[in-house]
Amino acid sequence: MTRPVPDRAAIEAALDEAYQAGLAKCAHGHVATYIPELARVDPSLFGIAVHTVDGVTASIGDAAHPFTMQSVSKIFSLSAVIEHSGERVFEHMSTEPSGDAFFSIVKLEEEKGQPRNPYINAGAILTSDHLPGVDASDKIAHFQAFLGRASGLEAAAFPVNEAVFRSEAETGHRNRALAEIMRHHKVISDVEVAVETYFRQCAVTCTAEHLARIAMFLTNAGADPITGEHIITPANAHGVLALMATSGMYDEVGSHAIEVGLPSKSSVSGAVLAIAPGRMAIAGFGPALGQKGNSIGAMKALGVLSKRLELSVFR
Ligand SMILES: NC(=O)CC[C@H](N)C(=O)O
Repeated sequence: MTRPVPDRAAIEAALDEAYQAGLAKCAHGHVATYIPELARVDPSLFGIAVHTVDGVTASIGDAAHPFTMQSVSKIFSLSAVIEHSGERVFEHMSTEPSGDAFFSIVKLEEEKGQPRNPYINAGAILTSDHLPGVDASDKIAHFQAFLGRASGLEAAAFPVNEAVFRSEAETGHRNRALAEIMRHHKVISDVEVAVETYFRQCAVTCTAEHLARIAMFLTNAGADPITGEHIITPANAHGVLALMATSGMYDEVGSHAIEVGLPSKSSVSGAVLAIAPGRMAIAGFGPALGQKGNSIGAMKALGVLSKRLELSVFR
């Protein structure tokens, strides 16, 4: 049975309730500090943006506040890579949940440099390395062009925050270690290119409103429902979403599935993007994180929205 797309009045009422519930949670979280520049972000920021397949947009709170994409970028780099070169990136990567923290090195070592999935750091570094281009600046230009095409905005709307890039480049020793293990197993060829691309991709700036707009192609089998433009194939969109459902929230993926029931992707900068196929994209942003590194405000708000608007894919 196809379910109707909620109208503006229903969305706005639900957003109001979700915002209040999410905001109350933010006080219990902490901003990420392991990337020094992220430690400077205001933990009380909180906003939500919704974009429906009918073109209805609604937002509340700090939905136009810029933040760096961090791990939410991983779904778009994967989309760009598989659209450009098909399944090649999966020759040395599986599609299973890791059950470990996003930065963990343990399974990568045990599994001979083959990342578990493209949404943990190891898999995302490998995916960034597969972006077309000879160096990091070519690869990032391709990534930004993809965001521009998906969102209908200029690629220039998604600049790299150089301070955040440098901060992570100077302190991201564990990510370098992941890349070195993959280099040892000949899964990537150039550690510097791979990690610079990955750090720059994570430092690309957007807002919750932009994020919901960019992700519209994932609500509609790979085509932008607003313009009709082909962004990625239906099979590729299916894969990106399936991996979000199984690995998008790290080791909180199970409780998030129960609470929210939507394929989602989080980031340490506080974004959580959720896709209700055929209906809408929802982007929450709240840099106060819970123990597993996911935004506690955004997760709570998504739970309220999902219940109020009956969005869960498991219903
Ligand atoms: N979960 C995240 O958002 C992690 C991204 C961050 N750039 C890192 O590699 O650690």
